Amino acid sequence: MTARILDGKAIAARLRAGLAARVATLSFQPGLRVVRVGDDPASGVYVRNKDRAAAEAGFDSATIHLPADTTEAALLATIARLNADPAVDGILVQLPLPAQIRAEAAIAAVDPAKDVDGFHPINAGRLAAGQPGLVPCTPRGVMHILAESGIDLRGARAVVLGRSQIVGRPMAQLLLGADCTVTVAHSRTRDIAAECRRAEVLVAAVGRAEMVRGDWIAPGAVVVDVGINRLADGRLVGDVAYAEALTVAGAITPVPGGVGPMTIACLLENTLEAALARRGT
Ligand SMILES: Nc1nc(=O)c2c([nH]1)NC[C@@H]1CN(c3ccc(C(=O)N[C@@H](CCC(=O)O)C(=O)O)cc3)C=[N+]21
Repeated sequence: MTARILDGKAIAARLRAGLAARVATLSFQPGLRVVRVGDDPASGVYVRNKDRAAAEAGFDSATIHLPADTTEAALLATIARLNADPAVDGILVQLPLPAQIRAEAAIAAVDPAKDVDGFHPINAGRLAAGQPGLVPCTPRGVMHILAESGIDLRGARAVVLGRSQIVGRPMAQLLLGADCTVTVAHSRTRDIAAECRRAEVLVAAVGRAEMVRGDWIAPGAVVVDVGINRLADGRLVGDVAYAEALTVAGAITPVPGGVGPMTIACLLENTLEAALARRGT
């Protein structure tokens, strides 16, 4: 048996085409600003791909690149200017930030109505409370992949590996909202492999190359690999040992070409959503 490959790249392309068609009907261009401080390599690919995708879909997108020694006060001033700019619908502050800047301070400074990352505590709280708000892009992208692939989540045992504010926690909230029975496993979980083996839907978001082995996966399980890890030899691998998982899982997302492209498509989706909400269209 070999797993069905869930083609995030193709699903993302369809999502972006749909967004482009909607943007083309508007009397304005949704505005997105990405603020990048310094030159974290993990952010480089993302910023490039995002800029291209945004332009192709008709968004007014630009990256504001600040030097690595930017002070927290200077970054907060930049964010305040973008909050006040009526042409800006979405603001994304690239993470990680340099050590002199507190990420929480930067995240909290973004107007929740423009918080297209969905990282502001107001939006995290809305998600946890089951209220409408901006949802983090990667978990939102995962839900799209599952829906587009016809995977029935009602009553399913889902295991989320990782409890980060940007992926694990919001992922668990969304799966719970979709009627899964959700377990969040993490670095202090007593027997991670055993928890994973119980999963009908397994979402790996730990950022450790190929941590999830084939024998952690239940036969036929749906495996979503959120990890994007660069190995010393330059290869890009996920949090799941892909070749091993292929022989056991029922379906799996590849890396690259799985969740990553969905994150970018959902950033645009969030920006359009924020624009429509802000401008009362
Ligand atoms: N505020 C903030 N929000 C983020 O969402 C955010 C961030 N900061 N900092 C950096 C990480 C990283 N990230 C990626 C998204 C898509 C791909 C992506 O499209 N990857 C492709 C290609 C990868 C490649 O070819 O190198 C793929 O997986 O197929 C990669 C990485 C978003 N991040």
